[in-house]
Amino acid sequence: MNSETELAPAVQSILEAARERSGGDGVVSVDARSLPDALADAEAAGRVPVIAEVKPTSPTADGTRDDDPVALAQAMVDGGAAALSVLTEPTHFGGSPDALSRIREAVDVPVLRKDFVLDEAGMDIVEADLLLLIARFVDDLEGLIAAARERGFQPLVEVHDQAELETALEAGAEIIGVNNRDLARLEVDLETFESVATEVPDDVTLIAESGISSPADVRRMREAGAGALLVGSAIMDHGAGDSDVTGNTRRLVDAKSSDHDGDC
Ligand SMILES: O=C(O)c1ccccc1NCC(=O)[C@H](O)[C@H](O)COP(=O)(O)O
Repeated sequence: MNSETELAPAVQSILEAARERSGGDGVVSVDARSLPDALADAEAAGRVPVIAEVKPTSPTADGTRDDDPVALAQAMVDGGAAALSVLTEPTHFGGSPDALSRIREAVDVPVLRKDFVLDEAGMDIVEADLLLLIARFVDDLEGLIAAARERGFQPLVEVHDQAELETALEAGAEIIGVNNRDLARLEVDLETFESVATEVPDDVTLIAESGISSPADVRRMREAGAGALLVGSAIMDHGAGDSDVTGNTRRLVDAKSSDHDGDC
């Protein structure tokens, strides 16, 4: 792991909380729904593959959404989401493993567990189709990818720059997310994806993460090579508790055509 002094205080606090949480009781075994298949199905149906994120709050959110997470997830699927991402981190994101379990039972799309998993024990908390591993935060990425696959998870390895991308590829990652949010200042810059994506081999499932808020952003990330977009804040709309999650999702899913934009 790189020096933690380069991380925003909120991220240092997230990591401390992750280290203090204990692992599960046994070893999880999952029969996972395929993310590549779900993304291909969305493409075939003319939808932009969007992974919509159930994220009650976050260190950069304007507020908290207290709605039932299952209702939010169903609203995202109704809006055309190809897959879901569910924050299970409780302290900084308002998530829970229980919410993920209930969501996964209620929908039939693949569900990513978005959390700060640092070791094998941290994997055995809850079943999910995909498990996030953040390249910067783990010491033995190759070992953790293998451990995740042994449990049936599809590991999604998150990177932020070329060096982390190289680490992910050497470790055998097949699904890679490039996070546009830098973990030092928590600022988003879509150029991050554009610069890292150029070095990603074609056989990798490539996901653009964070800071995607408009149909124009969707098209920009797709033109830069994104096979899917992972979107939280723009769909959850934390500032407006009763906002239309289905409509927010559909607006991005339909972004192939500029007819729906209003903001190109
Ligand atoms: O979202 C945050 O504020 C945040 C802060 C510190 C570490 C991680 C954080 N987010 C995790 C994520 O990866 C995002 O939730 C995800 O990529 C969606 O991003 P967005 O569409 O910008 O909400």
